[in-house]
Amino acid sequence: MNSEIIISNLCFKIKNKIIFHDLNIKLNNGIYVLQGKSGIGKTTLLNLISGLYGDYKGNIIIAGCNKLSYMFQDEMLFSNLTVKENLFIKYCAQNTDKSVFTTILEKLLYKYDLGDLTDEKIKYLSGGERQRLQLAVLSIDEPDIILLDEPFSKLDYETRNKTFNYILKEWSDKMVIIVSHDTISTDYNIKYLHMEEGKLHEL
Ligand SMILES: Nc1ncnc2c1ncn2[C@@H]1O[C@H](COP(=O)(O)OP(=O)(O)OP(=O)(O)O)[C@@H](O)[C@H]1O
Repeated sequence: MNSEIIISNLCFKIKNKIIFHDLNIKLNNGIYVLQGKSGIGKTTLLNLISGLYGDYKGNIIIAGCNKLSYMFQDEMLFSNLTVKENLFIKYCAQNTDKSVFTTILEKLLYKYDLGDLTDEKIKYLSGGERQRLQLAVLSIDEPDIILLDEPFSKLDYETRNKTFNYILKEWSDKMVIIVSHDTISTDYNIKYLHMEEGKLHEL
């Protein structure tokens, strides 16, 4: 499915602070890395796209998308439960047929290199392992649009590139918007979006 996000004449304020003034952009399937200085409005844009804020002016049109998934900067895992249990909870929220969970679980554990940690509680995982698990949790949704806010923040250079490759392997034919300050080394075609002074430019 080809997804599109069309933002036109977007104006948005938080407590009288202008975050966006007449922002216009059209995004299609592909991997976008959204950059810009701290506090400029990157997370706010993801919040607007995902529908968390309704009080904006202008238009945000999302087309060709059945499911949009959003990985927040703050972790959304159950720390006293295991890797398997976290995946199971997410699976049950979407599916009534539990019989295929084991097959899906095995695939996800393999894909995200979490096989040795199946029965480990989240609180004992490293930052990078938790970020990989969050990506695995998101992929249960089979989303068409994926918003990732700083998914590499706890990772060293090598693990960051490895994690980025998980994202590409899983979602290269979808629309992925990644907020990241990092330079990402890859042979894949990624598009950079730069945010400044309430506007967004594709580089
Ligand atoms: N609920 C809120 N109340 C008051 N100010 C807010 C609120 N949410 C965001 N802001 C402000 O809006 C601006 C944009 O915040 P946002 O989190 O979108 O920036 P960002 O570009 O993602 O920053 P960073 O790279 O540091 O995560 C900031 O100045 C922030 O302080």
